[in-house]
Amino acid sequence: MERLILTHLRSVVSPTLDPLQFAYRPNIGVEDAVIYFLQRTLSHLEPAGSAEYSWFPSAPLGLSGLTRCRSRGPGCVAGLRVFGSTMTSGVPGSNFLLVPIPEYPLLDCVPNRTVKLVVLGASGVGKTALIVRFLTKRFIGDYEPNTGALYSRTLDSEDLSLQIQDTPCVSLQDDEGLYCQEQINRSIYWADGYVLVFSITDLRSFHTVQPLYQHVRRIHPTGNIPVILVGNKSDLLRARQVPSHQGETLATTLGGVYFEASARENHVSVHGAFLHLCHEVIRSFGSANGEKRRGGLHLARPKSPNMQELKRRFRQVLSSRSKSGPTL
Ligand SMILES: Nc1nc2c(ncn2[C@@H]2O[C@H](COP(=O)(O)OP(=O)(O)OP(=O)(O)O)[C@@H](O)[C@H]2O)c(=O)[nH]1
Repeated sequence: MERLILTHLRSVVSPTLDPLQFAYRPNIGVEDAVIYFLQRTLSHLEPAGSAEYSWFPSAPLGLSGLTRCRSRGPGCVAGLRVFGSTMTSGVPGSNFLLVPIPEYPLLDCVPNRTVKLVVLGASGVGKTALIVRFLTKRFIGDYEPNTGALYSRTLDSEDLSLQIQDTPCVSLQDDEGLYCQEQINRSIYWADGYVLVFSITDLRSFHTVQPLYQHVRRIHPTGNIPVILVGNKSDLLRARQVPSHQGETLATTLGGVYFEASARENHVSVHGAFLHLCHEVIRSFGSANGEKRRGGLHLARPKSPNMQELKRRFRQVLSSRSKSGPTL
């Protein structure tokens, strides 16, 4: 067991780190690393074909998540939907794009009219306030630091079904660059469009935007990324640290449009920003090809890997092994 676990940990951590320090590597959470080696170990123990797995694409990130999938169907190989290559023995090699199999019937979604947005930015810039303002037209002063709520709405006027993922904050760390929880990476992969938020009163939050966009780019290395840049808290003009023209210049660099908004005071600007991004996403559905969101393929929001289920399978396989004799 130790040999198996260490072998797999070594492949996960940087060579300069002790394998048991994998948790300190940016973008790889403890849970991901543990799930990874448990799954790999299980793949040695369980009889071939007895389990089905679904990978979130791991190429840009090292690894992003692994979950058991429920159904087989066209396009699935051992429960995996595989694009661009084949796989052997359930072990992914290089150049794969493996995506989670939808956990709800495709018919539930109207092709190309379901838009999934993720709102990203530094701490306290007003991500939650903007979403709540957009969806309810209200501003509520007190928000808990959020852990990532998903909001769903239909926009009848636009004939759209909308999902908006709020996210925990990202932060710039002096020596290690951007710190971004694994949960955020999954949301970035899942989304069709990106709302990058900073506060006009917080220069550091502005400096987070460019690395954040590069991070999104690493997860979606090809194709058009529908994005808007929102400079929030425009009601606090006296505390302004980021001039409008800098926001505009940065948005142009990212290939998006800049909106200055106040979740506190103005519904119209917030509404206009979100609606613009929805239209960009719909446009991208029509123009792009080959990527995950193209051609009406709908991805389920990635679920957290189920540790209980893994433990259950582990106990099951170990007890059947001990009954049948051979040990590791
Ligand atoms: N003056 C002003 N305050 C705002 C505005 N938007 C949000 N706030 C306040 O800023 C604080 C943070 O807002 P949140 O919406 O929680 O910010 P967040 O980005 O979701 O924060 P995290 O959950 O920490 O990532 C709250 O006290 C809000 O009331 C705005 O447009 N103007």
